[in-house]
Amino acid sequence: MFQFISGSLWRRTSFIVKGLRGKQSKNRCSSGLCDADTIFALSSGHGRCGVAVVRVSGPASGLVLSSLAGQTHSRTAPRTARLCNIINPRSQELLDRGLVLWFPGPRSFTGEDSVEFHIHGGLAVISGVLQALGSLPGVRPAEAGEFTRRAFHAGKLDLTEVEGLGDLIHAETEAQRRQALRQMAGDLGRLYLDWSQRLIRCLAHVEAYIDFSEDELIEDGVLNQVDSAVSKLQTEVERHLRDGRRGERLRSGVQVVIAGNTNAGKSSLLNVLCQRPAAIVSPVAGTTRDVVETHVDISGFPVLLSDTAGLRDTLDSVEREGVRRARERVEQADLTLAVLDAVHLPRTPGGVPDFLLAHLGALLPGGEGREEAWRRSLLVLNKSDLLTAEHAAEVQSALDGAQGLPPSCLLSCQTGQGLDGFMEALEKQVKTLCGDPLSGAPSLTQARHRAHLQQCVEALAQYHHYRDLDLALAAEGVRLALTSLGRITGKVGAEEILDVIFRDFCIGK
Ligand SMILES: Nc1nc2c(ncn2[C@@H]2O[C@H](COP(=O)(O)OP(=O)(O)OP(=O)(O)O)[C@@H](O)[C@H]2O)c(=O)[nH]1
Ligand SMILES: [K+]
Ligand SMILES: [Mg+2]
Repeated sequence: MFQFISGSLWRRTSFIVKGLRGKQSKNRCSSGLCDADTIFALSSGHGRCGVAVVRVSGPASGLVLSSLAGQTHSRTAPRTARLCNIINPRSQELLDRGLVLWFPGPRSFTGEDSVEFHIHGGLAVISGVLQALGSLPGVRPAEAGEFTRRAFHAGKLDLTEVEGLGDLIHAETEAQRRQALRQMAGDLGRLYLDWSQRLIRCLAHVEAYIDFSEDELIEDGVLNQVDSAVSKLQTEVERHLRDGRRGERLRSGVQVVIAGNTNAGKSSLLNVLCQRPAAIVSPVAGTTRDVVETHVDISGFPVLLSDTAGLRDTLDSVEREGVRRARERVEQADLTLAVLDAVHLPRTPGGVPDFLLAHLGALLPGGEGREEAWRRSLLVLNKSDLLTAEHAAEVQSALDGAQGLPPSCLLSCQTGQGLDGFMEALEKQVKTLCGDPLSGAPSLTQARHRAHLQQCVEALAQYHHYRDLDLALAAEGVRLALTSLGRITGKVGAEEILDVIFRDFCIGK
């Protein structure tokens, strides 16, 4: 019976595998570069520096080691720094004295034989070593990202880890670094891999059912198990997608927009937050017209802060365009800082909440996104220094007791009064928008992930749709879902389907 099943399964599953393998090999050739070349590059930053690192990877790395450092690779201790004379192999001229490390494959970053030179960072030293490397046969300068591409092809990193590495290099804030490090360590890849493995099992079971249910070689409950496994996975992917774009936002920065009436002190607030005179401040209403953008780090989270034109009706066509842009920014913002001049607040404390509600209603978008926009806003009542102490206290207690208002801060950009409380409220909002990169399930960080995951969910819906109509089309849905997940990690597991089929159906039965 084993013979019969395995022969027949092979016929059917070889089709599954072919489809998947085709995609994989296309990925491999897309680079158009030859892995037989040995590549080199300056891996540390460009320009004069204390120490520069030159990396070499590929089959001629052993030749590089002997030609430039006079070391025989078979007699060189792997992964150990050694001080050597570095010479030009053509002229035998001494180029530098530096550290040389030998990383025999497969235990190297790229999986290939590799060498690292840690040399003095003078421009002439660097160019001397690079020229010497380029003069060796089969050795050429690396293309952008080629070391990482080789690591990917060697199976050292999946695509999410490659992206994590890229993000780590570009991380500018603490939270970005944490998220990138976690992704580079494979947390996100493992989550998708787990989902893929569950889908492979589902697919194997459906395929086996299609082939053998007529011969009654498969128990009836198999499809019901697949149904619930697919539904469970669908729920998990959907939940992962509904993360409020936290991971993507942390990666690219939270869009915070400062908006409000003219002369409320919006540009003053921008300057306080970025601690430099980035925007022009003046008593002239309508000073800011274009959107002024600046990057700030709010307790480890990246924020793109935009100052906008004051909102008012005007006949000036340039200012009108500024107002239009301001409104557009507010529509797209992750968070709006709604600034107003506290001097304009009503003198009766009871009227303050209604006044603020009306003010926000005019500023924030209405319609469907209204509730979300209100949740993502912070009221800033500026120029508290111009209120009497008594009035300020009345306003504050009106704010404390108000219902249905977003967090509201009474402050003065001029004296700094109330700024600490405002910073706390701002940090809290930004943290909520980005999430904690270290806790809970890892966040998807790229629009690419989102697109593939959405395709995955749609494909799983196809399974349910065709389940009772045409099982072959239902299976195709699972296959498509698997391919979508495989596109995220760059791996479309094919051999594994066979493994599962033989493990679950043949050997045990
Ligand atoms: N007393 C006092 N004056 C302030 C404060 N903040 C800003 N101002 C003044 O208010 C005026 C307007 O400030 P801006 O920052 O230019 O206001 P804006 O909202 O950017 O104005 P527009 O760009 O014209 O819409 C300037 O004269 C500032 O010095 C504050 O906290 N207290
Ligand atoms: K102004
Ligand atoms: Mg301004």
